[in-house]
Amino acid sequence: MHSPNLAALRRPRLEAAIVDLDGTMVDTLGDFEVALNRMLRELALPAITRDVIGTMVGKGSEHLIRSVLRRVREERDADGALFDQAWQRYVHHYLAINGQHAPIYAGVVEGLAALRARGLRLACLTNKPIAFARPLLAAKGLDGYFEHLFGGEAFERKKPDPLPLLKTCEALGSAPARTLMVGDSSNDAQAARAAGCPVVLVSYGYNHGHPVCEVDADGFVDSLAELDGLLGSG
Ligand SMILES: O=C(O)COP(=O)(O)O
Ligand SMILES: [Mg+2]
Repeated sequence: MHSPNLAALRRPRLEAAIVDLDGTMVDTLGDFEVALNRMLRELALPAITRDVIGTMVGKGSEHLIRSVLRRVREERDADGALFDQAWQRYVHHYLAINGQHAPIYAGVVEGLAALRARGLRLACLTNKPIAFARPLLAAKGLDGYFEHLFGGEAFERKKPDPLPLLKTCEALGSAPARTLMVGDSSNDAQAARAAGCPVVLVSYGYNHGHPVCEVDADGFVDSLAELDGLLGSG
């Protein structure tokens, strides 16, 4: 991994942080695997593996369903009726198991507590539907750290577009240059770069099947507990 760009992370002084959910705070692959395979079984389609799912996560659930259907149907796109049926069954199964196969990553609670102790305001910004994200954060006891939670349909466009980050900065009342983005994928980093936010990525999440260290970011951490040290005392 490259050495961190401490100048971008420490000056100007940060006022807020925006934290991604899947692959950054919660390891949701197990939930995706169970809900998607229940959906596929009902549609009489072949199962999909966890590893393949990991390359498809990050651009929201609609994109995930379309990618999964295309893969198991040998690259044929789903028509509207199949997609609608798949979507309805997926939402049903995901809501039924949300959080049950999805542990919090080590260091998340310490990391969030340290950011709050520095006086930073926090928002969670995910491409996940809000109907999944809100109960998941609550079930994991993470909701209390955040002043705002925005899901994938909150704004006109999702990450990697900068719009959701700019809108979240507005809600937090902090300028993009003073708002740290913390994520796990090129999605988060591209959105942050375009919005003008400094960005740190975790090394352990889902980066569309590519090594995360190749992504343009200001720093990388193996645990959110390392963030406090990276941001320094100044
Ligand atoms: O559900 C997804 O596509 C991933 O959401 P994320 O933005 O929290 O990584
Ligand atoms: Mg993510």
